[in-house]
Amino acid sequence: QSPTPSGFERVAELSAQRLLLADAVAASKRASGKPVEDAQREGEQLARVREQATARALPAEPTAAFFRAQMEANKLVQYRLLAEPGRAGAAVDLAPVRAKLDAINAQLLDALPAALSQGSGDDCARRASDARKRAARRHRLDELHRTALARAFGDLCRSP
Ligand SMILES: O=C(O)C(=O)C[C@]1(C(=O)O)C=C[C@@H](O)C=C1
Repeated sequence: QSPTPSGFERVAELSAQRLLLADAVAASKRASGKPVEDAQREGEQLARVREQATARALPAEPTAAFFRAQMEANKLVQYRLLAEPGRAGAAVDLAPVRAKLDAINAQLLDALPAALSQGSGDDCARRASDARKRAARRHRLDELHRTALARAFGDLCRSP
C-alpha cells in the first residue's frame, strides 16, 4: 500500500485537476461570449468554503485566500487560451464543469488542514515546488498550466 500523500501532494494533484478544467470553462466562454470573471459565482464558492471551514474548525481567512488563489489560477489559464484568436472548438456546457469544480473544492477542503500545517519552515517553497513538479509530470502540464499551478498555491508558504 502506498503511503498517505502529504498535504502539498494532495493540493498539487487536486489543483492540477482543477486547472485542467479551465480549458473546458474557456471553451464554454468562447462559445457563449460570457466574461471569464463571474464575481457572483466566485462569491458563492467563497461563501460555501467559509461555511465549511467554520464547520470544520479551519481558519476561515486562510481558507478563503487559498480558494481565491485557485480561482485566480483558473482565470489565468482562461485568459491565456481566450487570447488566442480563432481556436474554435466544440461548445461546452458550463454547468457540469462547475459541478466538477465544486467536487474538487470539497476534496481540496479535506486536504487543506494538512497543507496549511505544512506551510511553514525554510523548506516550504522547495516542498511545494517538488509537489507541483510531480503533479505537473503526472498530468503532462504545459508551461501555461505549470505557471497557473504555482499561482493556485497562492500564499500557502506565507500563511500567518
Ligand atoms: O465558473 C466559472 O465561470 C469559472 O470561470 C471558473 C471560476 C473558478 O475557478 O471556480 C473562475 C473564474 C470565475 O470568476 C468563476 C469561477
